[in-house]
Amino acid sequence: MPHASLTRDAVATHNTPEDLWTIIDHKVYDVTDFADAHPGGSVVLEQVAGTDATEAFYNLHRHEVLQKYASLCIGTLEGEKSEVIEPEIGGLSPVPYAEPLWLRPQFHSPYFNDSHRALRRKVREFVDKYVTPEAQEKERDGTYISQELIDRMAETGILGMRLGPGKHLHGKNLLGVVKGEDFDYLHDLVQAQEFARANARGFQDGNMAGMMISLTAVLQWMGNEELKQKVTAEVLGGKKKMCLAITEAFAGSDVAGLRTTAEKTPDGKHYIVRGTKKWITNGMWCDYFVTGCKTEKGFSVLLIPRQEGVETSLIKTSYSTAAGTAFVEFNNVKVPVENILGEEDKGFIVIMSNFNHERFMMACGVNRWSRTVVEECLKWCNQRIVFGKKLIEQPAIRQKLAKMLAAIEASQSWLELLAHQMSNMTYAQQTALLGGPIALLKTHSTRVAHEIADEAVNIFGGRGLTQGGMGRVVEMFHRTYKFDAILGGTEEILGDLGVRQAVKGFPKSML
Ligand code: HEM
Repeated sequence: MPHASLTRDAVATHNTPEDLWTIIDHKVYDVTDFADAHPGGSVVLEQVAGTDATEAFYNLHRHEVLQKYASLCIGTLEGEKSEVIEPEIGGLSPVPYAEPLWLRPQFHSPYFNDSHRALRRKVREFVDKYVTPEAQEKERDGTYISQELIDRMAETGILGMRLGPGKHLHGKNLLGVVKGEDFDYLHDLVQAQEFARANARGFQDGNMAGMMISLTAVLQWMGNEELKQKVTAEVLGGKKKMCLAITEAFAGSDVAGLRTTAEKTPDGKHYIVRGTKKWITNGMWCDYFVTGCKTEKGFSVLLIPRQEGVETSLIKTSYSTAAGTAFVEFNNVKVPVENILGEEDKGFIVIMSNFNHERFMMACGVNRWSRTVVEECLKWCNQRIVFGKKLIEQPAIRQKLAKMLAAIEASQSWLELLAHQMSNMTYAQQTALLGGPIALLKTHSTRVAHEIADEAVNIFGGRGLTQGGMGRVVEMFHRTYKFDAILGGTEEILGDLGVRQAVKGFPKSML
């Protein structure tokens, strides 16, 4: 921390490689010993020795670099004050459009109330403090989520919140601000969007995404109440982990083409499961697999505990291995018949009923992440100086920003409107009426992400292709936004679903 009060004249005398001081944002940094280790080299630092390098610094670095290297700061300038805004834990961004409109103090919302605002604050504090630092580290080194973070999410009820509203939250006081009974789909949207702010797409899935899309099926469809309670307590308590195992090398979205079989033993007490699954998010470390299998007359879903005959191997994808994406083999795995979800041969409805929430969550995440990328672009354009002026002073750049801003505002508005519908419909109504609109929303959101990723890389130039430094958020977004366009149903499948559901609603007569 700064401890001396210095004058600009005094700083100017420290202007040699052996005695190298520089000024950034009214603070003085002694970079003599750091210069050789500086990733940008020692020459550039020597060029600014003894002078104010604020503009040059912010032209090339994120503010977080200064926070990381705070120990190099030896003093502040006499009578001067820092101008850079330090982000506050849990605080809102001051950048225009960086927050969805309902969070901007001057604006109003027909949907969100004080409890949504309170939850937003609490979840953001949690994410800023505990999730983002771990997410960034794990995204880089590819290792899996820590038990410590899982325990924290279990203790605070966050794990339960991630499944969406429901009885599993009743009787809980979520983060001390929302009663479990009052938790609705707008709260759900809030938690999903806040978690996406950790800006680590692989880790985002590594952070219990498998549980989010599989435990919901157990809660809704497991007939054996005792087993359901046991498994739910284990998973929401952070003791065991669960994932959804549907897709195969043979069939992705084409569930009818799956080849994993579950044959009943002659005594009718067990199924013997044989087959493979591919792209199973979190599969590497899961204790339970909610698995789609072919049964005698159709398709069934089984809860398979990890045991002898279950093998998992890592699949490397374009995001971090922190997601634990696995190839899974079931080699004659014996599963008790009570582990079935729903009825035998009628598993299609189990899988389908799970999809609305999964796709809604994905739309929440990708819209929030797209907005973060727009914020990165706004900050960069306002800070980066080329051809003697700020990027934002170039009309061509302003056109790009306009397109991005309009797209993300529209997409978020539609998302909030559908969250409002979900909060005001029974589960049966949601299934009947919202499958199509949610499918179209997800497809639209990932098309928006596609446009934003494309423009953002052009705005950031080489940095948009560089992992690390100023462009790292943009680079990751461009590399990984496709996960949202493929997982949970591809854009083509979902677009088709949206139209087919609309056609069903057509009156029989000619119009
Ligand atoms: C306390 C002072 C400074 C610290 C702690 C620092 C630290 C860093 C770090 C960590 C990077 C790696 C990229 C990143 O994480 O953003 C970097 C890159 C760089 N720095 Fe610095 N830096 C300082 C001052 C400066 C100044 C004053 C200049 C120029 C006058 C400069 C020029 C560069 C350049 C050219 C790069 C490479 C950037 C790129 O490839 O985009 N640095 N610096």
